[in-house]
Amino acid sequence: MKEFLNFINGEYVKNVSGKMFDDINPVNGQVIGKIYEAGRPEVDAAVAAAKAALKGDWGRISVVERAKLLDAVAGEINRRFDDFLQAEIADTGKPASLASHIDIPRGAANFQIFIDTIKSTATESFNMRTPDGKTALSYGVRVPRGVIAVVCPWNLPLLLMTWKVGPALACGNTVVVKPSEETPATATLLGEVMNAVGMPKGVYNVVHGFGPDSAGAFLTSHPDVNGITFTGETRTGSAIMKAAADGVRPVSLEMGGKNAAVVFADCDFQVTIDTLTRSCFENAGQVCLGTERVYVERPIFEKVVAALKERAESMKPGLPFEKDTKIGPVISKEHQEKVLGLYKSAKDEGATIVTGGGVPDMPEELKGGSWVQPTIWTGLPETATVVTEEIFGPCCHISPFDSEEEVLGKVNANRYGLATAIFTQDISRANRLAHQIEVGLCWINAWFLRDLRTPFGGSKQSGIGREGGVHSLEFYTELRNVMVKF
Ligand SMILES: NC(=O)c1ccc[n+]([C@@H]2O[C@H](COP(=O)([O-])OP(=O)(O)OC[C@H]3O[C@@H](n4cnc5c(N)ncnc54)[C@H](O)[C@@H]3O)[C@@H](O)[C@H]2O)c1
Ligand SMILES: O=C/C=C/C=C(\O)C(=O)O
Repeated sequence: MKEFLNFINGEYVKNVSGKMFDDINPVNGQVIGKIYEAGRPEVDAAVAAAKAALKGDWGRISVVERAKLLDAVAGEINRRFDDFLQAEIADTGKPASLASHIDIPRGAANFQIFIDTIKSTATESFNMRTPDGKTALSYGVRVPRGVIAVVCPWNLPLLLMTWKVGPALACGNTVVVKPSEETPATATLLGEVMNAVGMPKGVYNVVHGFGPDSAGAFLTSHPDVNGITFTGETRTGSAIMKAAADGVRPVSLEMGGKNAAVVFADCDFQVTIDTLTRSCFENAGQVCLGTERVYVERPIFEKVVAALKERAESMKPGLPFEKDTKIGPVISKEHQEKVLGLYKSAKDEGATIVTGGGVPDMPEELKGGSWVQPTIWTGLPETATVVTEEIFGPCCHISPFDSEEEVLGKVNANRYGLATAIFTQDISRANRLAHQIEVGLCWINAWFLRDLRTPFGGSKQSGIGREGGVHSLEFYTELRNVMVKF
């Protein structure tokens, strides 16, 4: 039975309490590991190690030396690609075809992009004449914020953790990572990488556990934490904001979404269906950017429903490393019950079930897994539960629209504002809509296509702040102004 230890000050440690919890494989519901829950002693030790590291070699080396270390981290992740692939899949059950193209490659890319950013981003300077006829020069200096708490979700564990650890370390901070209780493996494995490249002890730390009354809450309320970056549910983000308020620490929040796709009759139909199949069902719908509301211009509504139905029914569930597996389970029995409960609410509220709505018939040895069917509904009002609330499963509601004004009103009438995908050949119309839709991210004839230099984040209840390229420097550094008179 694999054991997942906390990683503190460059060493793997268990805990004082002896408390452990199960790591479960969602493919078959089997316990595949034991995780040592970090209590206050472990969280205190991790924060202390991170704080001490700031004053050690890590705080003294140059940007170029820091960049070399992070480049070595990226290289070691790539060298141990298969180890990270196996670890991520054991925790999530996602298809190997998905993890090997999305999750693991971004593990290294999330370090590389910020190495480039810190080496190429200048700070501003201003010259002024002083009243007494002399000159004054002002210039900006970016300094690390300090100890950063990194609290992560379970849907893209390595990708989303390194999306924060990469810039945090590139900017000279130290981190204490709290992975999701569902997915301890890749954050734990990254500790081996840090030691292998000679990262100073205490720069990267990992504490395992839950949220309230556990490692998550102990970490985000710790007085020596200087900033908190969080990805997860909106209600959790709200709780973390409250914790951050004591001690007045900044937060960067990437949270829930109820993302729409808008499909016009003039769209490239094949591109649209290919893309919507990904945005609705990829990662078993467990992508914050995923589409759960599809609005289709009436002339092609039936055609889109039929095409997506066919795609949904072609997504074969199965073992992660089987080549014909197109979709995995959701992360846990608890999440399966949540998704199936929302499937039931759609039925109870009068939805037409185009396909799915339940649990796929799996082989005996997989029946213990947390499987749900890719599901499509039509016929519900905009007020229906599955049209307004985030499900975070492989499902979508499709409805027709007749005008830009109508669909714009429907898309914006939601408390979330994370992402939208617009499909049309009329680029003026696409950009006109993109400027009016209240989200942080808008794709036109694409989805989840990422340029890591761009700002990433949500509006309304989907987030606070932007991360990506130079935008991450705003959170992971403080900008000090120095003025010299001569
Ligand atoms: N906007 C984005 O970029 C993005 C990306 C991925 C997932 N998400 C969202 O995340 C959710 C799914 O992930 P999840 O179920 O892991 O989210 P979650 O909010 O349940 O948990 C996220 C992390 O927060 C920790 N946590 C929970 N309560 C806490 C507390 N009170 N204090 C400190 N830490 C606490 C958890 O242990 C976990 O590590 C979905 O809502 C999805 O939309 C958003
Ligand atoms: O599930 C949410 C996905 C978030 C993706 C990113 O943060 C990214 O691509 O950097």
